[in-house]
Amino acid sequence: MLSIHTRIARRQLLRHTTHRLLSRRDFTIAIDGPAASGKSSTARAVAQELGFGYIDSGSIYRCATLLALRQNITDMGEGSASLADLISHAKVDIKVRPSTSHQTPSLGRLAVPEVQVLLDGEDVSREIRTPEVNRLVAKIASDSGIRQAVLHIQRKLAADAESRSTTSRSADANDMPGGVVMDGRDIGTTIFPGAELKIYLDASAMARAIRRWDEMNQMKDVTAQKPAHDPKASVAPAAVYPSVEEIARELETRDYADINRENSPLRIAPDAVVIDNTNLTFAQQVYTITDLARERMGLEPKHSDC
Ligand SMILES: Nc1ncnc2c1ncn2[C@@H]1O[C@H](COP(=O)(O)OP(=O)(O)O)[C@@H](O)[C@H]1O
Ligand SMILES: Nc1ccn([C@@H]2O[C@H](COP(=O)(O)OP(=O)(O)O)[C@@H](O)[C@H]2O)c(=O)n1
Repeated sequence: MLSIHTRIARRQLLRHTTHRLLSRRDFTIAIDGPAASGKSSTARAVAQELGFGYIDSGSIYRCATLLALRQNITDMGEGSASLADLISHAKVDIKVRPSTSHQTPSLGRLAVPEVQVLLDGEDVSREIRTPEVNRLVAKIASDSGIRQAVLHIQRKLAADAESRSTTSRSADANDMPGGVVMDGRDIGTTIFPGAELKIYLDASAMARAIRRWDEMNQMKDVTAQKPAHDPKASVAPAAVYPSVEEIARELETRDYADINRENSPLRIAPDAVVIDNTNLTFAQQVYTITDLARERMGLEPKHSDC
């Protein structure tokens, strides 16, 4: 005969387990849009706010491009199969470091987690954002073999991130499902067509070019501030940093290639919510998305006043 305490404890355990199983529903947020429209910074902040995992799908295409540059594969006719083979055997890791401080002053009161991209264990976070990679990445990403290889990496990273977000959830967040936020070009249309929330983020071409220019200049300042004994401290020559006009041209060329390619072009999914953030603050765009997500999860919105 079980004591009353044991029975109560068992009932509580059963209720807790049932609740956890029910709350293990996965919630996927897809954020697509043109270059420098704010996808990755927004996705990272949204993921942090909701306690979800985050995947930057562009960084996987950038890793494939870095491999292509290192192996001198620039002809997607002949090199396609060997590059697809290289990327599918490589280990791509996207590590998110939660942030409590404001790393980007222009983003105001919201903290944006830092992301580290590892390619076979090597930190390539900076190397995948060089002008050389920017120039080649859309060509590499237009190849169907490469896209197929990247798709497997994306889905695996998403499954890992989702399960981490569910198991690391604190007790008071038990009413929230686990989830993942992924940003890119075809997340809502091809990778996760069943995503619970799809966002198409856009901004004017000039706003995007100026933001990217600011970002590059901030990076230049950070590099310049590094102590002299740091082997990575060497400041790149000024010529490496393009003007706003050059950045605008590069973004336009890349967007044109992404919109007009045959495989998984950049499109607005019919069920996506379009957000033009040209005149929005960063907090406004993040809270619009987290409130939409909360609503669809059956929870109270938190920031309807901002
Ligand atoms: N609403 C906004 N106002 C001002 N700057 C923004 C806003 N949203 C994003 N940014 C900044 O724009 C730059 C490009 O954003 P990012 O997230 O890298 O874009 P994407 O991932 O689409 O290329 C970043 O420096 C980011 O901090
Ligand atoms: N889901 C995705 C993500 C990126 N890409 C490709 O990868 C490139 C780099 O993506 P990114 O998201 O890092 O680019 P930014 O918007 O950050 O400049 C894009 O221009 C696309 O060519 C893609 O084809 N599909």
